[in-house]
Amino acid sequence: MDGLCNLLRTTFTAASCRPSLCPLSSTVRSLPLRSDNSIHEAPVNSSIAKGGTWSIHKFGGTCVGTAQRIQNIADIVMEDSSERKMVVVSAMAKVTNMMYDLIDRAQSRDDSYELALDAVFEKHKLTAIDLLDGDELASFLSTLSLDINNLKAMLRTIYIARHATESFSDFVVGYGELWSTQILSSVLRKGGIDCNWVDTRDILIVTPAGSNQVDPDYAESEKRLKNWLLQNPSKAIVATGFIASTPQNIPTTLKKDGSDFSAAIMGALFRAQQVTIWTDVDGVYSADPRKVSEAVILNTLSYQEAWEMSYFGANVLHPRTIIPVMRYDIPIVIRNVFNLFAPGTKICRLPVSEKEEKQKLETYVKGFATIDNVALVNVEGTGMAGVPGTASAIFGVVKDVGANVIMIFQASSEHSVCFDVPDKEVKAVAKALETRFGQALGAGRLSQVAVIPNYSILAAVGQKMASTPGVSATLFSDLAMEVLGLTCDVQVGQAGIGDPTQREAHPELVGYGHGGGIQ
Ligand SMILES: Nc1ncnc2c1ncn2[C@@H]1O[C@H](COP(=O)(O)OP(=O)(O)O)[C@@H](O)[C@H]1O
Ligand SMILES: N[C@@H](CC(=O)OP(=O)(O)O)C(=O)O
Repeated sequence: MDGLCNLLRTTFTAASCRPSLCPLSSTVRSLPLRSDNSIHEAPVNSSIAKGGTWSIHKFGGTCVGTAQRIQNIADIVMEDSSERKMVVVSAMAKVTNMMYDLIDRAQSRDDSYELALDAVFEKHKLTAIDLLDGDELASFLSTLSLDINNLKAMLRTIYIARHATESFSDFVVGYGELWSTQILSSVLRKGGIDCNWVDTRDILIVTPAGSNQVDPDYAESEKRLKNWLLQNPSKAIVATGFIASTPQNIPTTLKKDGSDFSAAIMGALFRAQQVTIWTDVDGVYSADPRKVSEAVILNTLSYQEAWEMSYFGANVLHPRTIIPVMRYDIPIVIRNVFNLFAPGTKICRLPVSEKEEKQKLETYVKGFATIDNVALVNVEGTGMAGVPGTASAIFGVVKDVGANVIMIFQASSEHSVCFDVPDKEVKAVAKALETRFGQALGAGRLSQVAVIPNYSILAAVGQKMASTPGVSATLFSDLAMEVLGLTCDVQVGQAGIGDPTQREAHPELVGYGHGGGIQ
């Protein structure tokens, strides 16, 4: 037990890559919200004033959930002393889900979609009335009314057709970001900030990449950004998160929770000095703070560690956020919009001081993350060994079903291939595998396609874990001493160990890793 506690605790006290951010005092609001200048100025190769002059701020739905919260973030933006800034904003909390729900209701011919649309209208109208007055209010309310009327017509069409295409749905849900950003930019203008508003569908071009993903077209987006800036010279821009266009100028989205990704892409396009992701917690915790009360804030994370944490369920950061900024070494800082004293978590290339830190085992586990509602599929049989194409056939079937494979393990004997898929997809996967391998199962070359539903993945994350002997031994000996029913399918990656674990056990497991033990 002690070993595991130490693995975590010593890491958490390291402060080698702390962001040089000053907290804003609640009484003295004039202390600068400086971004970190220590990162290099990236090469400037276009007419956009790039490099250290731009800071990107991203505010999630939680930060713009009410009128008071929008005022709060307007204050934060006004206090930021960066020379140039882009503020990327998500829809007000719950609005994206409300919009998807409108579509679902209309598709299923549920007349209540009209009342649900009224609720969306009221929410934004009341928020604007709380924050704005005069021409700004009149202008927003007139835009909102027009949009709602258009939405009524669109939803009626969906109702009649009983179907909405993906791009039509993307167009509908994107209104949430249009409204939140228009309200914020009006509040900023009211506060004396000369800011421009941009619908990022005019700038950000992405190509569908299958599996609910899109790939940014950086060259085209940069060209469009440059043109937009020429027509709208700006030092402060409020930009919609989440939404974008295809190369054919069809509205699309960066998919659920994609605003972090929007901010990171903008960071790369501007070669910004920093991307600050504002949310409702003090930074990245060593585990989900809603599940583990002992979780502690991580001062720093490498890009790889942050990616692993987010991939394995730490939804404070969208997994794709890391890639655009990593290209230019742009740091991401996660900060709490409700606690400006907290310096947050800085995500950057592993800092030199940490590299030079004593090579102690104890420093190698940064945190734990979990993915719930996972099923294990085990395809087993002596006839698999030495047969080329078995793995390809298995995963071809999974692909055809459209299921997402979260982790893969293969016994060194080639006797079994085991993988995780989301619980809700496992029935279809198992059925398709049994059909595809019916002959092999009948002949005994495959002994079974076994499914173990209702599991969670517990991932231990740390940059140097994979290359350090003894980390998994320590983890598993400590866990095994305390926890019953641990399924030891382990995958050691570049920065993490993933372990599918009985679902009921995982909160205790994660807590145990933090010295909580089993109560
Ligand atoms: N390891 C973690 N560190 C910090 N927060 C986490 C972690 N795992 C899960 N979370 C949850 O992520 C939430 C923030 O993400 P999200 O709700 O998407 O915010 P936003 O609306 O600001 O984008 C936090 O409130 C926290 O409960
Ligand atoms: N509003 C979108 C995009 C997003 O990223 O939102 P948030 O920052 O609140 O997670 C969504 O809910 O998916």
